[in-house]
Amino acid sequence: MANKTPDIIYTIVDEAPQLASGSLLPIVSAFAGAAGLGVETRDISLAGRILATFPDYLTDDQKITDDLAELGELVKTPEANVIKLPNISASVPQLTAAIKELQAQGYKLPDYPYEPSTDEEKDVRARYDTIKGSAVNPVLREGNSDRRSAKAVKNYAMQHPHSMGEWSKDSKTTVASMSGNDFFANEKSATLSDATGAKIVFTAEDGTETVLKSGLKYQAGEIVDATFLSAKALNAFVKAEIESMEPGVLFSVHLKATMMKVSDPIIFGHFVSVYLEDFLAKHGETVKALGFNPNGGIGDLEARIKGNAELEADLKAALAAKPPMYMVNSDKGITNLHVPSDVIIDASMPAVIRAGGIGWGPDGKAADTKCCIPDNSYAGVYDETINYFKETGKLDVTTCGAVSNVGLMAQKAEEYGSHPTTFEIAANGKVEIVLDNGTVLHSHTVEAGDIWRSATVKKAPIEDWIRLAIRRTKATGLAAFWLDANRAHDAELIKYVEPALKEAGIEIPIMAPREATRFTFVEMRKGNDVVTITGNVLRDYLTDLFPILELGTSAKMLSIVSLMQGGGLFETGAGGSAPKHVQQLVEENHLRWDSLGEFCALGESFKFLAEKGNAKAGVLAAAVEDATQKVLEDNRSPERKVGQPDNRSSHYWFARYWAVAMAAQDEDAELKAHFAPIAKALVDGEDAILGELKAAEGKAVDLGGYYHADPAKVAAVMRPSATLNAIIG
Ligand SMILES: NC(=O)C1=CN([C@@H]2O[C@H](COP(=O)(O)OP(=O)(O)OC[C@H]3O[C@@H](n4cnc5c(N)ncnc54)[C@H](OP(=O)(O)O)[C@@H]3O)[C@@H](O)[C@H]2O)C=CC1
Ligand SMILES: O=C(O)CCC(=O)C(=O)O
Ligand SMILES: [Mg+2]
Repeated sequence: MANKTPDIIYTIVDEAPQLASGSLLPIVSAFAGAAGLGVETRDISLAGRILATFPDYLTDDQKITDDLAELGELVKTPEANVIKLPNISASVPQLTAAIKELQAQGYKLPDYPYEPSTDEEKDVRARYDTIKGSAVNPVLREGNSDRRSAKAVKNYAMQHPHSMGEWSKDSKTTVASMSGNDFFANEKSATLSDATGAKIVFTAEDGTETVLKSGLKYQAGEIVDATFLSAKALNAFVKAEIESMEPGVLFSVHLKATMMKVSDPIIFGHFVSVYLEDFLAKHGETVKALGFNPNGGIGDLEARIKGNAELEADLKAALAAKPPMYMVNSDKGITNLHVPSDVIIDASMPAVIRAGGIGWGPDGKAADTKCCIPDNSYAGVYDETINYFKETGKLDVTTCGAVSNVGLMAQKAEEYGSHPTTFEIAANGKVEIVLDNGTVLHSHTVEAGDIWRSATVKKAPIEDWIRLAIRRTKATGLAAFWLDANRAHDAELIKYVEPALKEAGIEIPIMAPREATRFTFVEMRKGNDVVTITGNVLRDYLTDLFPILELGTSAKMLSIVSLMQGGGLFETGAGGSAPKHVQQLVEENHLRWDSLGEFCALGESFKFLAEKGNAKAGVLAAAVEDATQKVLEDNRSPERKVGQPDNRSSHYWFARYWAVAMAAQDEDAELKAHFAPIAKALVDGEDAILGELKAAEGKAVDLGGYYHADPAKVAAVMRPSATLNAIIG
């Protein structure tokens, strides 16, 4: 093991961003190396996490280190300087697909046990469950979130407005949420004055107690919530919403089955069960015997009944009898209810809103859409956004202000840290959080099937978040805390916010999410920049919503995580790993992934080293910033279609502008001399390089795997220019 923390750690991830790294990382390593800076990689990909978790099933040469565990420790040190690309937060269908691929590559991994019965199966299942869902981000995010667009990015978007759908006043697009008995309505919250241990206990109606979780440790000042969503109320809601569909409107549900890996797949499963109720009434037992679980979606059902003509025909008829669904891919018949991780609310709702309240139906045609977001905690944000656009028409991106976010995220804050304390309740009874001294902190009467959860947030992250919010508000002007005084959890947070603002002598309004949504749109439309100061879930939602409307994508966001112990974690963009882009690369060797997020993160990472006293890193940082700006100004970003510029050519331009800026600066003579011939070669080689990159496009390629691609094959595909490769060396 290396004894010095690497200057920069670049993460190995999945899907499109990992392909992009095949081309970009050699450039980054070479340029940083010229300044004596070491760039090392650490593997946090889904396949990497699986392999690192099952060493006992692997041969010695198949074993790999547990990089996520190492990084989880590193981010708690002041030396951490990590560039984090988006990784898959795996749903069960993604996890099982990755396991299958690895098994086919010769890794003797156990299958994912859906219904574990033996001790070994239970152990395997528990280990896989640690890999599932948001297993990476909460571990690395040891700081709060600061996401905004760089000035150059915002200016570019204003000068080159992306397409936006028209909003009509009589659009039938709506958000539908439960009328009560959801997480929002049932929430209880308390701030603990002293540190204590605790357990979560379920007591059935006959008095039998089951400890759902023991060994909880709360800190002094920690806010502890508990709440539940009624399964009965959820099912009644889904049924009523399906039955009340207007003709011509598409049905959809928007959840976060990845981050909320325990609760949201179950909620998704209820939607699947109700939508397919006629089919399941007839064939429920048969498909259960085939291993079907509604939480896996209609895609899983189709795979299990493949070849059974009766079941296939009945499923087709059952789907046709229901209102048409919003489609993930109408060409391939992939519906909203096919895979729990295909429709992820933070990206899916902004896509509908940007398009003018439009989704795509089974006939491949655009239509208004009913968007079910069962829980009311945050649904109002989208409802209000839709109301606002119906009233005022689409946004003018050439004049609107920039909306940035300061998000409470550190140390598994709020709902996104709640999966170890979320339970699907087995029987009627009550769930209680019992402190070590016997005090019952929260108690709820529940019924079988209800989803109960506890979320917490610690004092130090809250205080850090408020400080960051004040700093960003001072730098920006307008801001609001998105907190609802009538929600139990938010009311506890407000007890921290109000005195801190008073002490700092600054006034920042506190508004409930719906009101804050309206405030932000009204102000941004006037051209004002606004900071949204939010909890963890709204951090996630808003950093896709506003950038997708303002910039056309959240991929170009600057996403800084100031680690609480002084290190830096620089995330690339605010979006995910764009699975659709991989499909396009494989089919026609065109990668439309935009690495602007990587460029922004890279600049910040060098800046971080410069602030620690490394002057050469400061020179690299300034040149990266210059290059990023030129990529935008000269329109060197990837385009969508084969034959057009793609990710690889954008990297060539980035490298060239970066080298030219390094050769032009006079702060460091050694670097100037080093980069002068590189810059010249990149400029002189333009025709040859772009020609070689373009010549490679148009044919299908083999990456040697989807989740666990062959790095040599990826390198061959992503670095097809011999001229460029020779210069980068
Ligand atoms: N930080 C993280 O680690 C995150 C990880 N994820 C993970 O990512 C996966 C996919 O999530 P999903 O919700 O579909 O969201 P994505 O952000 O991956 O995809 C939504 C769409 O956004 C566009 N897009 C996103 N990034 C880029 C980019 N750099 N360049 C160009 N276009 C881009 C693409 O549009 P188009 O197809 O029109 O080109 C894409 O299809 C999931 O496995 C999820 O768990 C999600 C969010 C954050
Ligand atoms: O970890 C994830 O699955 C998603 C994270 C995310 O969407 C975000 O941070 O914006
Ligand atoms: Mg997000």
